[in-house]
Amino acid sequence: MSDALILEGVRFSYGDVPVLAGIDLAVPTGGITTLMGPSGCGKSTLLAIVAGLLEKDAGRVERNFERAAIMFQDPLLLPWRTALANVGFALKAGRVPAAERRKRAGEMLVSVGLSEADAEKYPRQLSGGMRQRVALARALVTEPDFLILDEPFSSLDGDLARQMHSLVRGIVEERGVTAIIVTHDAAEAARISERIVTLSPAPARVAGAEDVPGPSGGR
Ligand SMILES: Nc1ncnc2c1ncn2[C@@H]1O[C@H](COP(=O)(O)OP(=O)(O)OP(=O)(O)O)[C@@H](O)[C@H]1O
Repeated sequence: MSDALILEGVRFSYGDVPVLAGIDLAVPTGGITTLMGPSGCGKSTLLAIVAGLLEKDAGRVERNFERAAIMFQDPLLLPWRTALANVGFALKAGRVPAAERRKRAGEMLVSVGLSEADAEKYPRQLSGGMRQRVALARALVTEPDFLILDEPFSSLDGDLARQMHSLVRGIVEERGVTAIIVTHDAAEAARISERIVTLSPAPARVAGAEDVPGPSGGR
């Protein structure tokens, strides 16, 4: 199958500080690619370029997907809206009618493990893990075929982070989604992904890319 994402010689500087020094990377369609590298090497910057939130200075970005969704470490929920309304809000730009928005948001919240009662709660009434689930549901409700996750679960404790990773793994397998995930945890990367890409310290290049052995990333 073709690659969902191809980067060639992608360069980026903040002002005169170079951060990406020529990134060459191919992300296969389907499955999870994890992105690792030392703190400050440019992982978030690279994801922002992939998502189209930042414009590269040079190089080529080929996006062979229809719709991307991004999720950050901070769930960034709107505090004055319930979980259901936060998720439904993601569909507003797509002009989905209100009743349909509520239905799809509710179903998505259930599929990430929230109860119907929790769906009616405000972010402050939810635990950190629940808020992350709401953020994941908000990313997924637009039916992306490419998921960009920037350390999405690093604020959660071990068990909860593992649960969330299994959830993402299941979604990737069931829906044929391609995901690229930044993590600092090498064991986690080996457990959940098909491919691990490591960046060098900034200004970053790809220092290594290896396939994780075994079917579905060796789980
Ligand atoms: N908006 C900005 N303006 C200037 N410099 C920035 C900006 N955002 C990030 N940087 C710098 O660019 C470098 C790369 O940052 P980036 O957040 O992409 O790294 P990272 O690998 O994701 O880091 P971490 O693993 O710590 O989250 C860092 O030195 C950071 O301080």
